[in-house]
Amino acid sequence: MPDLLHLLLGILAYLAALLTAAWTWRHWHYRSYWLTIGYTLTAIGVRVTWRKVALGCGLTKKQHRWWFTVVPRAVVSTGLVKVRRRVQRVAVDVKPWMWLPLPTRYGWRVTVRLLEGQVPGDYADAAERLAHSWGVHAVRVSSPRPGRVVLAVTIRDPLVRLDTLPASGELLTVIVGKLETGGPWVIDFRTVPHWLNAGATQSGKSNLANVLIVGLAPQPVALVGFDLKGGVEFASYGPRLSALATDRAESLALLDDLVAMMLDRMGLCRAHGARNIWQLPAGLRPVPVVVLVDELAELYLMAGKSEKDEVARTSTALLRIAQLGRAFGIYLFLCGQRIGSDLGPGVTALRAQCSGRICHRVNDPETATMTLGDLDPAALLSARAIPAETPGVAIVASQDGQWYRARSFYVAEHIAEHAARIYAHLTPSWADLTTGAHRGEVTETDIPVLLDA
Ligand SMILES: Nc1ncnc2c1ncn2[C@@H]1O[C@H](COP(=O)(O)OP(=O)(O)OP(=O)(O)O)[C@@H](O)[C@H]1O
Repeated sequence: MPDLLHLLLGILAYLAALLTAAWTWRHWHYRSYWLTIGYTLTAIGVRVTWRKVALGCGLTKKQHRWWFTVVPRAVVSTGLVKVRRRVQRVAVDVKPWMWLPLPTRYGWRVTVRLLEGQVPGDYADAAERLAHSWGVHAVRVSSPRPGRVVLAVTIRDPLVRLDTLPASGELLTVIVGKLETGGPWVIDFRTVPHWLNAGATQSGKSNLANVLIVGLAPQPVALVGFDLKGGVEFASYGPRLSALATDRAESLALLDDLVAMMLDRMGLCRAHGARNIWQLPAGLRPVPVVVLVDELAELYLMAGKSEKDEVARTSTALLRIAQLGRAFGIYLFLCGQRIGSDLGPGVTALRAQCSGRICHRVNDPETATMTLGDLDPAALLSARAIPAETPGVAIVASQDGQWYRARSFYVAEHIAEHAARIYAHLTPSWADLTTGAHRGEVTETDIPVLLDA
């Protein structure tokens, strides 16, 4: 008897030591723990419980199968089936075929073969139920090819804590944050020239503009600001801005200059048989211009009829830049709390030209719909579910046609101000820009070492 007691105590001590070692490993180096022990246990658990989970989430289908039994009243997945003959056709709940889950940085992903009559939307609808059944942060559904869906599972929200802003190293490209997949969130103006950045107050819009300023400041580009909050947001970045407008009248004059600059560049391209400034000989290529607009709605609001003409001119100029700017190196980044059609037809047309969409936390569903357009309804739900405690989190419509939850790196104002000061010598003067004196100063390999904020 004492031997048995010793044996039991020995086993218990051994198990306790194993659990402590696993716990320590998990806390010491989560990634290696996850890729070995964590993932293996999860993969086994997911495969073993898949029938139950699929049934609970409404992803199974009733199918008739021949069923063989030697036991009357045999139990099948649907419950008790009375079997009079040994082989009988019975209705069973068939689960979708699941491949082996593969580990990812923040969880795992698995491919599932759709059952007859199922569409990827059925899995998107069940995504929240799947997340709760598996006890994970989120399940995202994509369909890389017909008949298959990939369920990408994130165990914990990777956007709760972010590292620092890394350098992108490419012209007009800034890594502004992290996607929920763990990949970088990249704003590349040469691929997506114009962006809408919407969100309620304190949702992180200005922080994203700060990230862009820090990322673009060391690059051979001109930055232009429209700060309709009277300059409180962008005035301190003045050293790195080639021009700044802080009210409606200044904005109109600056927009007229930008349109004139665009027409000048158009003439230059035509004269050299180029379709855009990037096809011009290196010695003639003008400096790209990134236009940052804060509080876009202010440009469209009318206090009375007297402002109608001014608003119409502003709207036309912005729209022309949005329509033609890409080829001539003029890019827009438009921020606002609401970018809705209630501001007039000009805004609707402008919105249609902006293929880059960023929707921070919003107060009303219309703003999410207006910003993200007719993207997957799950994206709109996700935008409305962004909590106030995580400023900087946004839904991003990406270049690959997908949408992602993402979070910008936190860049305090003083860091952006510092970047604007130390790269002030790279600021082209507005007079030189409008007369074309800076031509030939941009080559793609000409980016100084980027600021590591
Ligand atoms: N990515 C982020 N990570 C952590 N904190 C952030 C992030 N983005 C913003 N914040 C915090 O949220 C606060 C509000 O951000 P921000 O000023 O960018 O919001 P906003 O949408 O521009 O608000 P407003 O419209 O009132 O100017 C910031 O002071 C900052 O502390």
